[in-house]
Amino acid sequence: MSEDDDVPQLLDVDELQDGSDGGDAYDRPKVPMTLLTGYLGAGKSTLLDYILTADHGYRIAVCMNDFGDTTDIEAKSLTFNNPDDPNATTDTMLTLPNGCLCCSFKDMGIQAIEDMVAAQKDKIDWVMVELTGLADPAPIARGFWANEEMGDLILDSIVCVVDSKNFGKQLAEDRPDNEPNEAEKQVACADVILLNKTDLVTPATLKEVADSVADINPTLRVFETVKSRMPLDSLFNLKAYTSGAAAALPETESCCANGEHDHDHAHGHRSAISTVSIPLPVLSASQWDKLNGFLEALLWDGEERPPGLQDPLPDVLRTKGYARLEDGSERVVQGVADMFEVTTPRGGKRSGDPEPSPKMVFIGRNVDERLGYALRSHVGI
Ligand SMILES: Nc1nc2c(ncn2[C@@H]2O[C@H](COP(=O)(O)OP(=O)(O)OP(=O)(O)O)[C@@H](O)[C@H]2O)c(=O)[nH]1
Repeated sequence: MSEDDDVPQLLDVDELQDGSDGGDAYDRPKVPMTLLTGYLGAGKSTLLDYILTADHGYRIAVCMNDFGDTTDIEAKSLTFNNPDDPNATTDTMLTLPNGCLCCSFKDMGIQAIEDMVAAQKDKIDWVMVELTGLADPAPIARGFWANEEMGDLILDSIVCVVDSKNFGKQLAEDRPDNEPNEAEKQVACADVILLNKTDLVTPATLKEVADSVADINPTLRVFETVKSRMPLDSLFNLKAYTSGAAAALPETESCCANGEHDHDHAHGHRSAISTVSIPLPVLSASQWDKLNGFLEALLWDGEERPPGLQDPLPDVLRTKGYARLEDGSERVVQGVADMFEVTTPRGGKRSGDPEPSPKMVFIGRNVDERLGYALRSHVGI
């Protein structure tokens, strides 16, 4: 971890909102980006193949990537033919008939993607970044997010493709000290899940997989797919990291942590990751301040211990929240790992989304009912 990583960051973007006017599309001059994650062979390239050839009206730049600790995985490229030169490889930008761009750069880092977007901005409506099968999306999302105010990109959502046939096995891969494995981390961080390869499993197995996924992350939008075919309009403008995200919070008001239920789904595996959903009453200004202080102590990796919590301390991978204040204003909290941001929605929810009820949702390791007690008692609710 570098020194820079030690500096906790609170992005106060109250005044830097998505500018949504209640419609679904972004209207600020940033290029929205989707991170595509999923275990080896789940169907990520199959989804990109579909996106790059479908008729959706977006000029999408697809970036193949190789972040971090996956050097043992061969970089691969999409197999699209350049209409002008069928023998050309996709090592550089390739323009496809439907206006999409394919840039298959090996080892393309965050900065390289930013640079590519800056240079091609007038040609791109959307960026899709495919992460390698063993990548943990959280630090990557965090990297983009931290850069968001300066760069040309805005993170829209993380989409995870799950191989329904092999998910049970992937979940069961143990890591030392009950650490979450890659499959769990990918599901925990995602906003949308494709339960793919449903043609290869029985309805009973599919139900087991769906239950396991919901145990790890109940905040997901789930699609059951064959060959990663999903309604593409459900892939864009999700605003999972901006104010429109509040409606995606689960409506369950109870704690749903491993400590309370038997979570031994998907071939007997007990997930290292769990979720708590803590309902919030309407908060006074001082209660809201206390909630903020609690989040800082909980999420930032500093000296301060989260009030009221003993070891093992929660290791939160994802935070989502929606609060209403006595003055009638609202707040949306979004967090990935140790970074969180608070936004003030201005009526920008997706059309058709339900009205969210105020709550805080935490997803991570050692996340259980203790967190609910500690938060409630610190905030005084
Ligand atoms: N039967 C079946 N096969 C599928 C489905 N989706 C994808 N596949 C096949 O599964 C294999 C892996 O799919 P990819 O799209 O390459 O998977 P990936 O996630 O990009 O794989 P990595 O890049 O290696 O992590 C390919 O042979 C696909 O044709 C599906 O729904 N059903």
